[in-house]
Amino acid sequence: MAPAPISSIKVGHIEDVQELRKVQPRRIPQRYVRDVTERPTTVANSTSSSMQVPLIDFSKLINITNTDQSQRELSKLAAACEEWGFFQVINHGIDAELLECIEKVAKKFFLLPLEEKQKYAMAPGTIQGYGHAFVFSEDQKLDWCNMLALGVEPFFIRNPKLWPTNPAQFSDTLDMYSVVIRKLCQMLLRFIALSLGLKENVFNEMFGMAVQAVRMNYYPPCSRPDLVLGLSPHSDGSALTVLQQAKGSAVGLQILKDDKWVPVQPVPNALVINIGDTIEVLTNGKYKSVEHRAVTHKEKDRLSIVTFYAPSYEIELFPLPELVDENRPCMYRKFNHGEYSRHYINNKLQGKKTLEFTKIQLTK
Ligand SMILES: O=C(O)CCC(=O)C(=O)O
Ligand SMILES: [Fe+2]
Repeated sequence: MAPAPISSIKVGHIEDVQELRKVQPRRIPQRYVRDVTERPTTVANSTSSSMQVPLIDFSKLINITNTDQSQRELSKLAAACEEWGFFQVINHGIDAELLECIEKVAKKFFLLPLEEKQKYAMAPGTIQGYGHAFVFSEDQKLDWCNMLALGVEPFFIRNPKLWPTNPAQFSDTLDMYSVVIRKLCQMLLRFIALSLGLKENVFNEMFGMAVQAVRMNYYPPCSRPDLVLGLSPHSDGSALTVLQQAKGSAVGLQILKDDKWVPVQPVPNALVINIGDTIEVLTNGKYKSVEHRAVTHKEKDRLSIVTFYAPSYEIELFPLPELVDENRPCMYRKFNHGEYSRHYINNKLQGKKTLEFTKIQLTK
């Protein structure tokens, strides 16, 4: 999603986690070892497996011939967005074969020799290509993850040189996948509007030149999952995020709920949806972008394919007037979305810190 690269950033030498795993499977370089407070299994970071992210049945939402049922599902959607900021969507109508294809090409890409993948290397300070995004200094802790991130839409954010030609079907598959995920996002936004009691087209204008980017995250196994993080805690800068957990992957995504990390158990063919920072702002904090992270596994690898769907860069964002009143004063100042995107990519992932950019400090 990077509109402009930043120069003069020194990130030092970054060891590739897949290569490390091959050559010295037990070694964890210091740059990957988290400070004690950040480690995934300490008491302060404890997990709760008893809670489950809500499931939303998309086929019920869109079935307007059964109004009772669709209204019930809409209420479930409202509760999921308000209480969780996350849900898994089932019966979304996307061809299971296409979901499988994108997983296949992504996995094939990550399993290529390093030299091959480095043809698409991410330049320091940018977030497209193969490598480590959000790294700004030599002493910053690194995520146990390899990423391939690509801008998809609008066309001017694409960097064709970074779209892999190996495997050969990669680009076509990603294009097909992106089209259907975009449609899903557009429909979800309509239902999100309805779930707030707003007109279904309330978001339309903001997403005229919607920004769509894809990040594929590959987490190799790690001999010390207790010391590292697959992906640092963060909220997404998008409006909506669609996350596909590849079949056969380890459980790895965790979301912060009531101060506990809740693992998101993969459901076959479901897609994980989360509210991004933009929807938090537009809904004046009613629907929250929730902090999440990824952890690693001792023996199993993990692949996730993540689509970020965001408003047009030129749009000015601020809470919808319908969601501001005396009881719920305006919590976010007006800002330009392109400016926010730049702010997001120029900072390391750090919980919900990036959203402070727009937060109004309310005094009582
Ligand atoms: O791999 C995951 O499950 C988390 C990915 C994620 O949060 C992201 O790419 O923003
Ligand atoms: Fe995320």
